[in-house]
Amino acid sequence: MPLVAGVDSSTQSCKVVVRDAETGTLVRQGRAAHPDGTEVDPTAWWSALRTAVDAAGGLADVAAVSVAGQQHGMVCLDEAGEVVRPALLWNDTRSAGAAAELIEEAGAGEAGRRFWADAVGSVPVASFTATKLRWLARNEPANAERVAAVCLPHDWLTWRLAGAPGLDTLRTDRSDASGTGYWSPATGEYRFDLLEQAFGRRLRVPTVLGPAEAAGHLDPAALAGAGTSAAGPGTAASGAALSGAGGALLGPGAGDNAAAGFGVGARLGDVVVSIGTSGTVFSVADSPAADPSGIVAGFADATGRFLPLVATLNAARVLDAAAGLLRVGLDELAELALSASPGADGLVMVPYLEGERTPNRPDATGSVHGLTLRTSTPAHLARAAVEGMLCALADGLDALAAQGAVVRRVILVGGGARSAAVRRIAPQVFGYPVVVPPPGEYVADGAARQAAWLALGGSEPPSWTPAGTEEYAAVPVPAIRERYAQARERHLDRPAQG
Ligand SMILES: Nc1ncnc2c1ncn2[C@@H]1O[C@H](COP(=O)(O)OP(=O)(O)O)[C@@H](O)[C@H]1O
Ligand SMILES: O=C(CO)[C@@H](O)[C@H](O)COP(=O)(O)O
Repeated sequence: MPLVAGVDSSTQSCKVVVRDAETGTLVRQGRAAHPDGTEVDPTAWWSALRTAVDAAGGLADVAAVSVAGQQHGMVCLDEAGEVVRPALLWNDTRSAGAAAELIEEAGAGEAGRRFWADAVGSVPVASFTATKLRWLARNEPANAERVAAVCLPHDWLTWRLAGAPGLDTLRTDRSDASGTGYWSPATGEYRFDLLEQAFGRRLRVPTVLGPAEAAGHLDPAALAGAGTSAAGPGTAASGAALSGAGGALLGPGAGDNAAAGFGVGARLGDVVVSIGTSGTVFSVADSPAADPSGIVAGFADATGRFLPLVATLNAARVLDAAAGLLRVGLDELAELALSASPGADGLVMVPYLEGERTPNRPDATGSVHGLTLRTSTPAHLARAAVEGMLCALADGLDALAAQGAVVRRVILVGGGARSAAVRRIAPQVFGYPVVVPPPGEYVADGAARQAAWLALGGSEPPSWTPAGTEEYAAVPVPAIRERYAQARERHLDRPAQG
């Protein structure tokens, strides 16, 4: 049985799974932490990937590897293939002004937003790579001057696995290209004019591969630490991808949300809600989305189709923060939340702890409304944190449905789905039955399934079905969302130096 590997280089950690290509059976796995912060030196992701690969028993026996990763992050490389500055991540809001400028340049108000939605499927917010390039050009001209190529976290890791054989061999896939702001899911082509508008000049960008197209071969020396450190990225010394003489096939990879959708096998009528560092709500669609309100991003998926998606900046870490405030662990937080009644007797948490992207409020802070003597308890606060985070995602569910998504059930994934409170309260807030696959790494699994498709060949990917899903149903409680809708309009912005 051939083995394949999938990598999830996400915001908080790197996870590697090794699975049987034909059956999908998990053979071994590993993980390693990423540093905190909204700008990160990509070499930290490379170290974490190597540690996670080691923990997963290495890749010497796998036939193919694919890397999925956090979307949007700006990795800038110089002519020699060296990283120019730490990557600005999807949750870094410093380019919010640049996003507003880019929209304004395309037309006032609705016209500007409509232009971007039509051109690249999404209206830029600070998360999108194009806005980060504009920020770099305006704020760090010396760094900007050195940039020869721009790519995304998963593109860069795939390239390093290939031995970093030169900027012309950078590869990406449709799903991650669709989060840049300069590639159109509808036409499948780069919009170099928009890249140039954002940055002021043209840059080299990765070639966009189809769902089961190989990005080259794994350079065994890259993981052994010989080739890349001795020769350095961008040199010709370690060129397995070019020669085809290396180890396992490298898949095109994917953005982490597209990989999760592929990993759980989402079908028409399924909406996936992922509660990781980001909260995302998305479905698989046959045609591209173009929402001029900017709420739904019109991404591409990992199978050749499309992935309309709503993303929030505040998800699992809202629970981490609430647990920290209450000085309890995450399991105790869930118990506390479930011990309070639905609606927390009117206590509402608006969870804009990192500012927010949807709605677009990069400078907002979180708030708690409805404090009374009765609601001033740990249980009420725990419940309000879970409900507030879920209400923000439920708004995303509405937006997706308004764009034509069919919603029959919600598939809940991500670290936050491990919370018993999230699983049980979600159907009350969403108003749909919620299916929770067994705890697992669905982004890494999606990448592994892509690698299996590559290794086995054929026009369709192998069908791996997660066994043992649990279904949660509950009577919807609309009052939770009604009160949240009042509260979310009332928040303070960050103090000037916040
Ligand atoms: N039992 C749990 N209850 C609530 N949150 C959890 C639980 N287990 C993990 N998490 C949270 O999940 C998050 C990590 O989820 P993950 O999907 O791996 O994130 P990312 O992909 O963004 O790195 C962390 O913030 C962690 O606290
Ligand atoms: O910005 C988005 C989607 O547009 C985020 O979903 C990132 O892709 C980060 O994902 P996680 O690390 O939270 O899984």
